[in-house]
Amino acid sequence: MDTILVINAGSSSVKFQVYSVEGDGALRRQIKGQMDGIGSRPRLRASDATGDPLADRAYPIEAVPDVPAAMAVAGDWLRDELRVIPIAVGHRVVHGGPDHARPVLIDHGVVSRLERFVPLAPLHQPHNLAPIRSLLANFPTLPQVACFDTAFHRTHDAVADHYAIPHQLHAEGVRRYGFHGLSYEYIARTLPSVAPDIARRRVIVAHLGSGASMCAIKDGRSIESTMGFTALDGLPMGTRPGQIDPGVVLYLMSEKGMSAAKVQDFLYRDCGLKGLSGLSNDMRELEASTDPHAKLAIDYFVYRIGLNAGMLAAALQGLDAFVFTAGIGENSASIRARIAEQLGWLGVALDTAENARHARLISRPASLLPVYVVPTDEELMIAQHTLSLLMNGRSTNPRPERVS
Ligand SMILES: Nc1ncnc2c1ncn2[C@@H]1O[C@H](COP(=O)(O)OP(=O)(O)O)[C@@H](O)[C@H]1O
Ligand SMILES: CC(=O)OP(=O)(O)O
Ligand SMILES: [Mg+2]
Repeated sequence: MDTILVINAGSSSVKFQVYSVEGDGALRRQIKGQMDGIGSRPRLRASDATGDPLADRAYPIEAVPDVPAAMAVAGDWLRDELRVIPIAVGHRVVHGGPDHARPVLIDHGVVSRLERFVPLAPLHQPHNLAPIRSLLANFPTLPQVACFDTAFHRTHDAVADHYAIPHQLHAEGVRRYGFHGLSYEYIARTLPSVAPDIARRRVIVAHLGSGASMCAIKDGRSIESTMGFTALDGLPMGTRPGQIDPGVVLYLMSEKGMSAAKVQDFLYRDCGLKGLSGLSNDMRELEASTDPHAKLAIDYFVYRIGLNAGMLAAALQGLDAFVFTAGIGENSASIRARIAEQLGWLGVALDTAENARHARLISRPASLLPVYVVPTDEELMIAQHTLSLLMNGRSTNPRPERVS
């Protein structure tokens, strides 16, 4: 059986899927799994094509202290126990920089160009590139495809792509890239079948996971994102602060004597829900806690989503639907209810029963703004792009390169 392996290394998890390529060129999912709780309570879970469990294993924290260790454990399991030998591997690569508006077949030149973006995505890019490098060294003829979080946002107008800084820096690549693009691309492609009434209209998609962002989508295309040059900006996240006055960074350096490396570590690992609560980066733990700092962290998360929704609605010049996705967005009915309340001024009326059962449409028929829950599937998006590049030497749904 010809199979495609997909690897998606996020900031707190490694997700993988194996697809078979059928005779008619269709993709069929055979294995879906993830290693999460990395560095806290590592757990490998996987299921087969019918959803039956293939593995559910907890590991001691020392056995899986970080993302590379998680990738090694999952890779060994796939190869040694399930005998997965793919014909191609598709990778999520978080930062594609200014020149990648679509997925690419990987060679040594591509890898060295993508290395340049490691400082712009230190939680992700090194983990995205490590398995690519190792497969390139060990299996040089195995086709590998890089699919970028930034690519879906390359449709932004110049005004959304710039910071108010001298042009030279924009030319060098200091731009508002936006991230989680594979997730948004999947949602944009899925809406015509799950919510045809809104698919071509003005939609905010809230990708609320360990990393969190929101995207303004109009007629299936991204026009604005809460994230920018790096995945630090916008909403508060598990360990990242989201929008912060750059003056705070200057203060940390000039008054607290922190080096650039220390500040980087601080902003990527010690802030967000974790920093504000002093307890955890995991929304489940905060929701279960009675600590007032946990409550403040959740209040802040909900409040900032409300503020940013106002900003994106302005970018869209109106709003026709709101969509929740990713770990928190798909699984936490209580956070969705809090956000829906925050969006009350837009006419949102939540259907509490439908919300509690994680239905697709969770607003009442009388709601002025329909609210949906659409589970994302970045891995399927990657598998489709990988197959498309294998068959045609080009990606699906090609978009023109932006000319800035
Ligand atoms: N039932 C739940 N309630 C609240 N939060 C949840 C729930 N399930 C998952 N999450 C949150 O989702 C996050 C992971 O989301 P995910 O999209 O998988 O992130 P990533 O891909 O960045 O690792 C976890 O950190 C956790 O906080
Ligand atoms: C870009 C980003 O923040 O990704 P993740 O949510 O997977 O950490
Ligand atoms: Mg993710």
